[in-house]
Amino acid sequence: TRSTRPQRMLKAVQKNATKGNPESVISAIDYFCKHSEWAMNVGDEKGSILDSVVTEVNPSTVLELGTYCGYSTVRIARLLSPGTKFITLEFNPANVTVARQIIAHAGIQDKVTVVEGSSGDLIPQMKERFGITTFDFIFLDHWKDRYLPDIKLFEECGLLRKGSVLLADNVICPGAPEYLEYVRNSPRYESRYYPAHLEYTKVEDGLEKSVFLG
Ligand SMILES: O=C(NCCCCc1cc2ccncc2s1)c1cc(-c2ccc(F)cc2)cc(O)c1O
Ligand SMILES: [Mg+2]
Repeated sequence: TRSTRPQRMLKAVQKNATKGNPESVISAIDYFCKHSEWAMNVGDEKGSILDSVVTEVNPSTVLELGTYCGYSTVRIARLLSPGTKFITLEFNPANVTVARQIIAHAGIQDKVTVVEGSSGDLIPQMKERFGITTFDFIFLDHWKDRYLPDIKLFEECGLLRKGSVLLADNVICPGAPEYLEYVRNSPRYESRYYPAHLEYTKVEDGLEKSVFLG
C-alpha cells in the first residue's frame, strides 16, 4: 500500500542526513518540505525563533505538545543541557513510530521521552508518571482548539511556576484566537507575539510567547 508523508519524510532523513548529526536531520527535513512535499513542521523561520527562546530559557524541564515527525523535538533537544527532562506528546501512533526513528537518526533519543496519548489525558499524569512538578518551558503545537483548555489544565494541575514560558505555534494560521485572547488579557501572563510565516510558505503566521507570572 502507498506510503504516508511521514514515512517518505523518514526515508529522506535516512538517505540525506548524517546519523548522529541533529543539524543535518533538521536541514534534510526542511529540504524535503521545500522541494518535495509540504509538511506541518514548525520549519526553519519559526524554528529559529524557537531556538532563541529555548536558549534564553535554558530549561530544566520541557514539554512539547504535538511531536508529529520529531522536527521541533530535534530542534529543542539539541539545545538542552545534559540532565534536562524533556517529554513530547503525540496522539497518532503512526507518527510516534516515525518520530522515534527520526529522533534516533539525530542521535538525541536519550534526551527526550516520546509519549503516545492525548494532552487532556496525559497532562494530569505528569507528576505521577514522570515525576515532574513544574515545567520551565512548554511548546504548544498540537490541536489548535486544545491550546486554551490545556493551558487552563496546566494551571489547575499546578504545573506552572513563576517564570514558566509557554511558546505557541500557529497562533495566526491555522489560528488559536481564544488562546491568544486569554494569554493577552490575563493578568497572570506577560505575552509577546513573534511575527513570521507558515512553514515553507509566504502565508502570515507567528509564535506567541507567554510567561506565567504566578
Ligand atoms: O494541526 C496542526 N498541528 C496539530 C496536529 C495535531 C497533532 C496532535 C498532537 C497531540 C498531542 C497530544 N494531544 C493531542 C494532540 S493532537 C498544524 C496545522 C498546520 C496547517 C496550516 C495550514 C494548512 F493549510 C494546513 C495545516 C500547520 C501547523 O504548524 C500545525 O501544527
Ligand atoms: Mg505547528
